[in-house]
Amino acid sequence: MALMGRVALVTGGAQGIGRAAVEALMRSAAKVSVVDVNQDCGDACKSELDAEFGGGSCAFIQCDVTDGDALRADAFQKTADMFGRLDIVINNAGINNEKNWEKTIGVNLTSVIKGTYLGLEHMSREYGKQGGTIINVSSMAAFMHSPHQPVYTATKHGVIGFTRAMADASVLGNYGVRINVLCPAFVDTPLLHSVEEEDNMGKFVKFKEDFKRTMDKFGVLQPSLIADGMMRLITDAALNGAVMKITCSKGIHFHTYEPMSA
Ligand SMILES: NC(=O)C1=CN([C@@H]2O[C@H](COP(=O)(O)OP(=O)(O)OC[C@H]3O[C@@H](n4cnc5c(N)ncnc54)[C@H](O)[C@@H]3O)[C@@H](O)[C@H]2O)C=CC1
Ligand SMILES: CC/C=C\C[C@H](O)/C=C/C=C\C=C\C=C\C(=O)[C@@H](O)C/C=C\CCC(=O)O
Repeated sequence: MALMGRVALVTGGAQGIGRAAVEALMRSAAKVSVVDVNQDCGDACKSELDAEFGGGSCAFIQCDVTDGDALRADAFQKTADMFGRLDIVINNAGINNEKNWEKTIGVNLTSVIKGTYLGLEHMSREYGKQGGTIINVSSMAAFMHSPHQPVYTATKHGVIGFTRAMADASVLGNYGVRINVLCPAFVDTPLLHSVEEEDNMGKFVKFKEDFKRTMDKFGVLQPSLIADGMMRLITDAALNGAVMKITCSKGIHFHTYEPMSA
């Protein structure tokens, strides 16, 4: 019941890691806005959550996070209007498409930036709000670059750099918003299976056996463990600018950076 009275918004919340995060938040008594482009998945998700948690604790908002106006009006503003506040934002939506790599940048990086700025508009003291927390989802691809998905890898590097910079800005600006980044290794979701598809991988699909060997070597996680990591980032008030890594070998742990020397 740690999050009773709190309101969360999760992009890409209708399936996979986002769905696991939504369930973890609702088990902690938060109200949750599930933002997802997939209407059918979202409707099914909402029905299942209402059956498990009772009506009134979640909303599904169909929205393509790359549509900035819709993200602002349909996702963030509607959530604040429906539930009266916003406390937690998880910028989770992501795709793997090396053919339409511009779209990958749009979903995985540009929309995370927009979602972070919109979250601050609804939570930051600079806007007269009460504070809150933001989680941006990167990947272990930012630590072990993947020749199979170069643009995906670039976006995940960008999410870490942006998030760490914004965490420092939040301190300097006294925003009252903690901003952290989460880097899972391979997780058993539909996204992971897209690496088999030429439509997603383009010319890099010929490397899929190498990719699968890497997956076999490092193992595949369950979405529920990623949700556990997210709940840690949400509930541990000491964490701001943290880079959480989740792997089969080390579980939930944090990346540490060498201090910058003059
Ligand atoms: N599955 C994995 O092995 C890993 C995934 N991640 C990251 O975790 C996040 C979630 O991935 P998964 O749950 O695995 O994927 P998934 O494909 O299972 O779920 C992603 C959800 O995001 C939604 N989505 C996609 N594009 C969207 C858009 N433009 N607007 C709104 N919603 C959109 C999809 O409809 C789907 O419901 C992504 O950022 C991904 O890069 C990071 C490391 C490992
Ligand atoms: C379409 C989705 C495809 C991939 C999903 C994901 O985003 C990509 C992951 C790419 C690489 C994953 C690497 C996993 C590494 C490990 O599990 C580590 O155990 C490797 C060893 C050391 C890393 C250092 C550390 O854990 O601190």
